[in-house]
Amino acid sequence: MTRIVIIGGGPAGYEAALVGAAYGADVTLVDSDGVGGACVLWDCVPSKTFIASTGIRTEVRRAVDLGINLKVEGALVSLPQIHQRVRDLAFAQSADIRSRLESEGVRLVAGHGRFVDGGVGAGHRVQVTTAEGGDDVLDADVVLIGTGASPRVLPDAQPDGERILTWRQLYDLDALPEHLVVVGSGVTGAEFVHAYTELGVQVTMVSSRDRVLPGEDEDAALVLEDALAERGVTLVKHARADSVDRTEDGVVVHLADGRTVAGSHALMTVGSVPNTGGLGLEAVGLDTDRGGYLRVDRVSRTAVAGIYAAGDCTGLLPLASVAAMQGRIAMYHALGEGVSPIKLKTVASAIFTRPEIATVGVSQQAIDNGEYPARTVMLPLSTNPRAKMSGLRRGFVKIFCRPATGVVIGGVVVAPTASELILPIAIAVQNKLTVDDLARTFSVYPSLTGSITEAARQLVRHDDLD
Ligand SMILES: Cc1cc2nc3c(=O)[nH]c(=O)nc-3n(C[C@H](O)[C@H](O)[C@H](O)COP(=O)(O)OP(=O)(O)OC[C@H]3O[C@@H](n4cnc5c(N)ncnc54)[C@H](O)[C@@H]3O)c2cc1C
Ligand SMILES: NC(=O)c1ccc[n+]([C@@H]2O[C@H](COP(=O)([O-])OP(=O)(O)OC[C@H]3O[C@@H](n4cnc5c(N)ncnc54)[C@H](O)[C@@H]3O)[C@@H](O)[C@H]2O)c1
Repeated sequence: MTRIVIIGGGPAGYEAALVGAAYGADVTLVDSDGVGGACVLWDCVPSKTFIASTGIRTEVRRAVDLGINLKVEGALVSLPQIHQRVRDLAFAQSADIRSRLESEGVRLVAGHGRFVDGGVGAGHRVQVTTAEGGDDVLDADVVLIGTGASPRVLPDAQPDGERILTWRQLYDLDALPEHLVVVGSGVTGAEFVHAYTELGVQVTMVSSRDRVLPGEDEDAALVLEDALAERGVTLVKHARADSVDRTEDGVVVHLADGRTVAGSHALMTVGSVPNTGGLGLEAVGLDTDRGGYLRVDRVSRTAVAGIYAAGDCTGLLPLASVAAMQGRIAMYHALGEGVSPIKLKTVASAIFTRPEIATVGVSQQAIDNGEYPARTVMLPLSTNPRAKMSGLRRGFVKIFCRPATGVVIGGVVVAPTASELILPIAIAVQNKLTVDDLARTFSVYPSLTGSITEAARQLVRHDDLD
């Protein structure tokens, strides 16, 4: 029986463990902080749960426009209750994953894993140190590293859990900040700017670039920027934070160009660093790259035989869905099952702001740069009957297809439920469907998905003119 040791219990680790167990391997999962990983306990699940609460205020804010006399000022925020809900849900999900793993026969070990010398033959040895200081050594034929990443800390902006915060410390606040300065305008920053604004907090966003979400679809980012500006968010552009100081009753963010931004609290969302230190990689001759990431191929192999890596510690694409897929692929490969290498061009992802921004496949930027020949269409939701009925003023659907064949290669949806609406485009991209296939699919009338089939029809009509 193949002995598999997995270090890290996030989506990469626990999904891999389930595959390993399903294929009859002897699987041990080692995790230092809790099954489900940072994804479930600190990052993805808590932030989305928090945003679910703030979304209620979003709906109330829109009620008056739809003839319901609810005032957002009357929708008071019970922060301790929101935070407790976040914690309860995260722990409950962690417990669900734990019992699923146990019922599938995975052995769970709580502790910190690291490689030590002395694997037998082609095998490896992992030493586990428990919180109490006990040690155990596990022999393995295959090891998967899925240790994730942690918030990046600027040397002169040390989080104190009170005023200078990482996103993992937010749920310990007793009261809402009066004025939150969010440093970093990536996905994490944008989601929290959105959430706190919806809770009625004054928010200033410090962006090192000329816009929010520099890595995302520009049209989508501009829609979000407009929506945030309307809700009173101040965006400080071309602003790189050097340091953050505590003052008597708040914080001051010092920018590299000499400007300062004052607030009551600072939330640092300046990226993450991989958890690859302290793993004993030298014992197995494994190196990391300059950023500390483990380099893997498309079936999650590292440079050392029998050692695989998956998820945020590889820096491939830091998403829970990608981590899980990398983990599963690693196990299929290690156990000699048929496996398809990971394809990042079909990954769907969403940013949980209001409106949400969801993307899949090839980006508009890659098309504009000439990397992919494509025909594109962008259809504003303002023409969609369902959007009008719901009082939606913003949003659009974009579809990109191959010029000659009409095969769908990407798309973007900006809408309140874009994370759900992206699926038909993702199915088209994954299965190489054409715009004609999409156009001939019945969508419900009236529905926002009607804009997806309509956008496809516009590309088909263009086909006739070629
Ligand atoms: C604020 C935020 C929101 C996000 N929202 C989303 C989202 O909506 N959708 C999405 O797809 N992605 C989201 N992500 C990204 C997602 O959380 C990560 O891609 C995902 O957590 C990666 O999973 P992982 O298994 O690689 O690692 P993790 O989830 O980080 O789990 C790794 C685990 O390994 C443990 N560990 C580390 N070192 C050791 C060791 N030596 N021994 C034992 N255990 C160890 C860690 O403590 C942790 O428990 C978000 C990220 C952030 C920061
Ligand atoms: N909804 C989701 O799926 C979701 C949510 C959050 C994060 N994530 C994943 O996590 C990844 C990382 O996102 P992130 O936003 O945490 O990190 P990021 O690295 O994408 O963004 C950090 C931003 O901070 C800026 N920055 C860095 N140093 C700075 C400084 N000193 N001053 C001002 N700005 C500075 C960077 O230029 C960058 O724009 C995402 O790409 C995504 O894959 C996903």
